[in-house]
Amino acid sequence: MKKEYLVYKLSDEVKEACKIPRETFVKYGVKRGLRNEDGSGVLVGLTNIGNVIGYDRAEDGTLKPCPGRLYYRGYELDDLVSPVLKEKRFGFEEIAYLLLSGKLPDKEELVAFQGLLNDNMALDHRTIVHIIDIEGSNIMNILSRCVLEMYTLDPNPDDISRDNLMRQSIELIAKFPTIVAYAYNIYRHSVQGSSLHISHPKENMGIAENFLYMLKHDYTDLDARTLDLLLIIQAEHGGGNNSTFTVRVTSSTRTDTYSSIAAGIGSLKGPLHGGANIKCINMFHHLKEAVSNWTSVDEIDTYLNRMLHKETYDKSGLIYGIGHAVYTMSDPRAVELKRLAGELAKEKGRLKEYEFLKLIEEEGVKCVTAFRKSDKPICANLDFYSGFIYEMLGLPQEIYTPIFAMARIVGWTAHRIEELNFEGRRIIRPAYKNVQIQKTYVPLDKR
Ligand SMILES: CC(=O)SCCNC(=O)CCNC(=O)[C@H](O)C(C)(C)COP(=O)(O)OP(=O)(O)OC[C@H]1O[C@@H](n2cnc3c(N)ncnc32)[C@H](O)[C@@H]1OP(=O)(O)O
Ligand SMILES: O=C([O-])CC(=O)C(=O)O
Repeated sequence: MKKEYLVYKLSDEVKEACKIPRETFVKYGVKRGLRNEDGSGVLVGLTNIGNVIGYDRAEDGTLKPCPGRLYYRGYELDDLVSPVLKEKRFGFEEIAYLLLSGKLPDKEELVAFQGLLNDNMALDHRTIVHIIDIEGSNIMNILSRCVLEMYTLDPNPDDISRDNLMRQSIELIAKFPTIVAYAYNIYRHSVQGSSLHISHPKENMGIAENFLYMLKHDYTDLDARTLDLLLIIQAEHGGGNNSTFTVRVTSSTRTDTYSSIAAGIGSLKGPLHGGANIKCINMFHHLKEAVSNWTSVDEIDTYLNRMLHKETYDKSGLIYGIGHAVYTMSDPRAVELKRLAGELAKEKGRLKEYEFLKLIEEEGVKCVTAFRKSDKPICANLDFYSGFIYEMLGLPQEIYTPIFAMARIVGWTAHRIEELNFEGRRIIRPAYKNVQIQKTYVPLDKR
């Protein structure tokens, strides 16, 4: 047998071996995707960090859709965002302090925390050399590689005492923007041939502004504050989102911080999770070309239905940026980003595109609802407008998911610390029912 064909032969054989009919899940009462019959998530843990509310429960226990609400450590997201917007200041560091410690910082604590983050933004020269040396086209994978490398550079990598976890968390939050900015600039240099610049992080500058400074130098105060707001909004989403749960599952084995965070990065990269922001902006560009009349509901519907039938765009059958595992009537972050996108579009002269995007949202929700024939309301999620905002800030799409990671590292580390410190912690180990019929072994010369 030719070795070259073996991979196809094995792949063909595994088609049969993977078969598990949907009804089997119902038959054994197995919660597909860790979801109950009504679509709500199976409760697998308790947390004091993020609270994601997408529905209420009626007295009879049925699910009652409601507008989405999000709380960080007991504070409603909107109450945290409003003063930052009103006072035209940066807020990501304050939110990071809150999520890590459970307490809002006073002025002195905040200044000290900002200083500590700033002190930790610079990368070890070996990490810089490796980013340059190995290059790569996917910034999420480079980020993951650099995180794993931090294990080697850490004098105390395996210690899971609370003090050490906090030190590692602060270092990771501080270094993510630097890694992403350097990795993108090196990618641009090697793939697009542009000149290479590596700017060291500046003193007395926060995460959002420092990131823009290291990435491209030319940015406005509004750009930096908009990015800061996006970082706040994406910092945390409870214990059940796939990447945070991945961090909690791996942390429960008491593995080291870097292994656990690298696993979270891998999860966030997926197009059904954080990677949807890149899929979404590409979908928007695709629709801008494919739909000739941007105000025609009929033409938009026809095209979206072709997407649902796997005929066009990436042929996955998905309309990206629509739908959520928890939210039903609205995702509060998408509501905020839609408002922000409208304001920016006005300023940047892109209102026609914004109106088109809004129509895609409206029709997308209707088309998916009709297509999947479910009673559960569906809404646009965080990723629907974030890419359009990044684009208006002049940011390249290769870094959209990495920016999500720059924010979510705060939630990941907060959850890791919680996972390793609550009373009664236990390794996470659910069960799989085996549905394979038993077979009798056949000796090699008889097959
Ligand atoms: C930051 C974030 O992670 S936000 C999410 C970003 N991801 C996306 O935008 C990708 C598009 N959306 C989706 O794929 C889904 O809505 C998810 C992954 C976000 C949530 O999935 P679920 O929790 O399974 O959603 P839900 O229970 O409401 O819907 C289930 C069914 O509707 C379908 N559905 C849900 N959203 C969509 C969509 N946008 N397009 C097409 N079909 C969809 C699912 O494929 C599923 O079908 P199935 O039962 O035949 O397998
Ligand atoms: O909660 C989820 O499943 C996904 C999500 O919106 C997030 O992680 O921000």
